[in-house]
Amino acid sequence: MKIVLACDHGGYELKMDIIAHLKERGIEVLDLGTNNGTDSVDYPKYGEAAANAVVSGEADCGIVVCGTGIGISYAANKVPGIRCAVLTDTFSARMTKAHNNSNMIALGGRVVGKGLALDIVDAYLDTEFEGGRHQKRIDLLTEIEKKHSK
Ligand SMILES: O=C(CO)[C@H](O)[C@H](O)[C@H](O)COP(=O)(O)O
Repeated sequence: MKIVLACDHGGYELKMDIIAHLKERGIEVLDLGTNNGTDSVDYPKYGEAAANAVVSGEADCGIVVCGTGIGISYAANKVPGIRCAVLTDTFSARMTKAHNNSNMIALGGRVVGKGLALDIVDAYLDTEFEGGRHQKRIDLLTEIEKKHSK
């Protein structure tokens, strides 16, 4: 499995904690920046870059981090085919894979601490999509996407 990560300055520290954790788990990581927490950068381009890596198949899924997780999730979700959930708890982390088959998650470096964030990442990665009735609902989401991308 290969996971793409990206962040803005507000998410840099947490992104590096997540990368270290993923490497400990033996997971291959693609880090698309930003590369420090001091220079102010714009989250949309980092969210889009990570999303591109997921939809192209370069990465299996993505984790993006900004101050709140919100702005960078918006950017990722603008890319057709992306389902990116902002997460602050482990129940939602499991559900967003089991029911929504999210292919990206977003975290807030100014919202969740390292311990909770790593639990959220593990809960997301260790849960399987359940399919069935949930696939039908994802297909409906894809239809909305197609309808509005003309
Ligand atoms: O949280 C964010 C977007 O949802 C980003 O981290 C932004 O950078 C944040 O909104 C503004 O942060 P700044 O450090 O004051 O530029």
